[in-house]
Amino acid sequence: MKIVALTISDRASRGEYEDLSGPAMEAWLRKVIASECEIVRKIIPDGMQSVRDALIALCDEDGADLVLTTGGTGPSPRDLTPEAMREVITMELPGFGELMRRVSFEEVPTAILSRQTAGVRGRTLIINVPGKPAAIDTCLTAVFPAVPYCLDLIGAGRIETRDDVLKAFRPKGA
Ligand SMILES: Nc1ncnc2c1ncn2[C@@H]1O[C@H](COP(=O)(O)OP(=O)(O)OP(=O)(O)O)[C@@H](O)[C@H]1O
Ligand SMILES: Nc1nc2c(c(=O)[nH]1)N[C@H]1C(S)=C(S)[C@@H](COP(=O)(O)O)O[C@H]1N2
Repeated sequence: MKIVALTISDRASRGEYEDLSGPAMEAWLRKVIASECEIVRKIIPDGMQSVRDALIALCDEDGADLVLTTGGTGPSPRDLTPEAMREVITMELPGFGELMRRVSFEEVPTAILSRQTAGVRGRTLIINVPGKPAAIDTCLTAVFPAVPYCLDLIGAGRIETRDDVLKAFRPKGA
């Protein structure tokens, strides 16, 4: 199983500030996943071409099973992650974005500014998470319980989670 944490940020890709979200995603995954997995991090700038090319390469050449993007889902002109992803996926899974916005709204009213979503390209599941490091835990905790079954359905293989840890993360009332 190959998982990619893809940070999409102009400033982080230029080194203007340290990428905290990519490492936060990697740490979160290592805590929750029990199977042997390769987890790699990449940083790219915002933009249609940049995101589209990166996602196609990760899915079609690098054989990623799961790509978690962070950043570029907001209303700023350069925030084009969802639009670029829609050009490369074969089907969208809007439930991921709906749930992430819902649980995020309990923490920050600006959660509704994220156009985050998810989709499938071949046998790769791609999920958008907002760029703020604080968004990683909230969003992944909410949607990750659906990820193993989704990966199985699209033929990406099996992934085991540390259910005790995942349960501990489960949102209130879930
Ligand atoms: N990957 C990241 N690492 C650390 N901080 C981040 C990251 N992404 C966002 N932030 C924080 O959230 C703030 C605003 O989020 P925003 O998504 O606009 O950042 P960004 O996508 O890196 O911006 P840009 O792409 O214009 O450089 C940033 O100023 C930064 O403080
Ligand atoms: N859980 C969570 N969701 C969040 C946020 C956050 O801090 N935590 N930030 C919001 C804000 S301020 C913005 S602008 C949008 C989009 O952020 P992005 O452009 O970094 O993807 O995510 C929103 N969703």
